[in-house]
Amino acid sequence: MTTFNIQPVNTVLFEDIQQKINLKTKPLGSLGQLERIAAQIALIQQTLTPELQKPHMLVYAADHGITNSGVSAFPQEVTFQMVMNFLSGGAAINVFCKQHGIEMCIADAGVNHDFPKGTPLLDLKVAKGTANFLHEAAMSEEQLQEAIEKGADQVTKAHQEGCNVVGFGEMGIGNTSAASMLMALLCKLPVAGCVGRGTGIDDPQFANKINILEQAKDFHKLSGEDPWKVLQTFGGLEIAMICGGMLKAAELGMVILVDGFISTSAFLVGYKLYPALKDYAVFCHQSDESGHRRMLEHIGAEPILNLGMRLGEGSGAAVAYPIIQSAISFLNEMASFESAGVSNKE
Ligand SMILES: Cc1cc2ncn([C@H]3O[C@H](COP(=O)(O)O)[C@@H](O)[C@H]3O)c2cc1C
Ligand SMILES: O=C(O)c1cccnc1
Repeated sequence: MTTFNIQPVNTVLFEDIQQKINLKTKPLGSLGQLERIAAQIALIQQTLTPELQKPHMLVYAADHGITNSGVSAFPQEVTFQMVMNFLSGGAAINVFCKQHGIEMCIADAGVNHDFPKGTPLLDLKVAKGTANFLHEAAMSEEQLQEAIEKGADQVTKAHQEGCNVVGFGEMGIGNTSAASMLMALLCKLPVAGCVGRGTGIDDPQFANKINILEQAKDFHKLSGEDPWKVLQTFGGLEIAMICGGMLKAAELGMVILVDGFISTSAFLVGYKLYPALKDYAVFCHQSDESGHRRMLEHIGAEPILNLGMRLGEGSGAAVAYPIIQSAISFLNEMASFESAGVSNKE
């Protein structure tokens, strides 16, 4: 499997950054989490004057064989239908990216649909969806490798265009099931504690989803010690591309915007392999998908927002973006006690 060169961020500058923050015209610590975010990004960029350049939101769509087992409230074709919606600008992520000046790219990672020639969609298709992991591994090792590399390459391209901050979104009916399995195996938690209602399944469907996912866990008998194997077994192709993209972004010293339950499950795989990945990640929100809070706790992540959102697509990351911009702006633009002639605390 591809290897990544991910260095923990060098913290030598930390005291200088903290000093700069503390000398701003405000009581110590009064900008709360903005101070933590500013310091993190300054460290990632190794500068006292960090900048966010050409933000990108890379959205990957793929289908999941597990949808045949009745785990979602929506049919599989909604994946491709939503891709068409992304392309015509009508989805939540389009609206938020437009609002905040984030360049959105939509890629077919593995949708079970033949898009007509000329569809303005980045074609990264690895397969027409994954296999049903209730009976077999979601993907082959080769498919996983291809997805990781394609995700990594897309981030390299964005970086070459001058992007230094990248968010990841996904669309894939059934992908909360894949993410729940990654969580159960990699966090070593009982499946039931990792399963939520996704697109909004009712009580009997929820009981079925837990039952199906428990059966899948029993069938594969994985220990969870090999994160690549866990990802290969439970998928999906969009999650694998996000994972490859996040790892490459960290290698390139970029800021990673982590979205909700699915996006964090991709992060989790990368994090288990390369713990330094966390240094580069800003956790944008806590999704309402039950399980996300515990997943974030397992990582030791502090999410910026908690708005009861549970959509995916990268929407939580896009909505949090202006807050991250505020963190950078105060660090660069606020006066210090000295420059403004304001008396500091005795
Ligand atoms: C119209 C629509 C738009 C979406 N945008 C994101 N998702 C989200 O819901 C899906 C996961 O939930 P589950 O595992 O229950 O299928 C993913 O596609 C995710 O991106 C959507 C779902 C729907 C129906
Ligand atoms: O938090 C998410 O990413 C999420 C939650 C529910 C459905 N789709 C995505």
